[in-house]
Amino acid sequence: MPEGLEVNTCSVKYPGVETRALSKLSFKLPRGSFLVISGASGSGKTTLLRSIAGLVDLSNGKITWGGSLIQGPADRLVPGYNHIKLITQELELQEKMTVRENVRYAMRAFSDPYKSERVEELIKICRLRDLEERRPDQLSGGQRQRVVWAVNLADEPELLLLDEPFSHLDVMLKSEMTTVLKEIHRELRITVIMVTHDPAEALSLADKILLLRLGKMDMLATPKTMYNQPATAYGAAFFGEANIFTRKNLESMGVKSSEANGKWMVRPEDVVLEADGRGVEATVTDVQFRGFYYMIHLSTSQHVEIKAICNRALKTGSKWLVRWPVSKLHHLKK
Ligand SMILES: Nc1ncnc2c1ncn2[C@@H]1O[C@H](COP(=O)(O)OP(=O)(O)OP(=O)(O)O)[C@@H](O)[C@H]1O
Repeated sequence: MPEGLEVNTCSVKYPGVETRALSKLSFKLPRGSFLVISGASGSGKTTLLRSIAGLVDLSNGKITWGGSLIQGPADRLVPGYNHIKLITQELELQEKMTVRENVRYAMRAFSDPYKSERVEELIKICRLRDLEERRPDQLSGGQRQRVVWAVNLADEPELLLLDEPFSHLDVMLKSEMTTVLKEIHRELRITVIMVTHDPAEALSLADKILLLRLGKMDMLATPKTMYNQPATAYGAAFFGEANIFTRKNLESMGVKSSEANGKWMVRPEDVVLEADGRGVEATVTDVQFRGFYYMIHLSTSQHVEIKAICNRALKTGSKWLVRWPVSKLHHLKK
């Protein structure tokens, strides 16, 4: 198996900006992976994606794909690489051509029989059947995006880079496009790296998630590990609602931990509320309807705020005993 992506102590500093957009970032990614780069606004997601595409000059470090160095614009006459496709939010197509012609046009270097076979395959995978004879201006946003995917996949790139591909789509369309993208990844066995700040997208699509914070790696892990065992409070809060406790908070509730420093996390779905039995007493301060569940906000006598998920509304002001399984109290480094 040829080597995949290797990002080695990469830093990026934009001219005239004091802080580095990326700082000593290192990680490896095997071919065929689906990596999601996530993080708060300004954490360096797009800079990293563009660096991998060879569109940003690194101030330090190096990036290789399949063992070959990816050079930035300063070292190449025409920046970028044919086998690495970056799709941004600008969905450019040949406006005078039909959908089918757009996909065929992107394959002009290939032989005719293969071209026809590949066009059919892409039309099927990208769910463009029945739209083949339309021109781009006759398509909806989601349809247009699927054509852009097909066009970019036409000449068999090895690495597909997507920058916030679903940001302008509604919830239902996002869900459909998520399925299509998973299918593309599975069927074409291509390496995909996608940027999103949407935790639901990251968790549902990725094999691995790279969480960035201020240009540095917060954590690189599978979605399940990222959600259940985040490294930091930033990671814990990024991927879902979380109760984050300090040592003082835990002590006030009579909860012990072997760790001396850091913080602790319990997800609201792991918090158990009971009328009697064991647990620390807390009063309901707010009840938020969330569709198929209620988010219950409680406060202990020592003013520790706790969130719990409940399948029914509880009365504001009512008192409950709060506890969680020991295994669900997760220690955070910071
Ligand atoms: N062309 C540029 N010139 C100067 N600074 C830039 C440039 N592009 C990005 N930056 C800065 O680099 C940092 C990282 O930006 P980047 O766009 O990579 O973050 P991001 O995580 O993709 O953000 P967002 O989610 O808001 O798109 C930010 O502080 C940003 O202001």
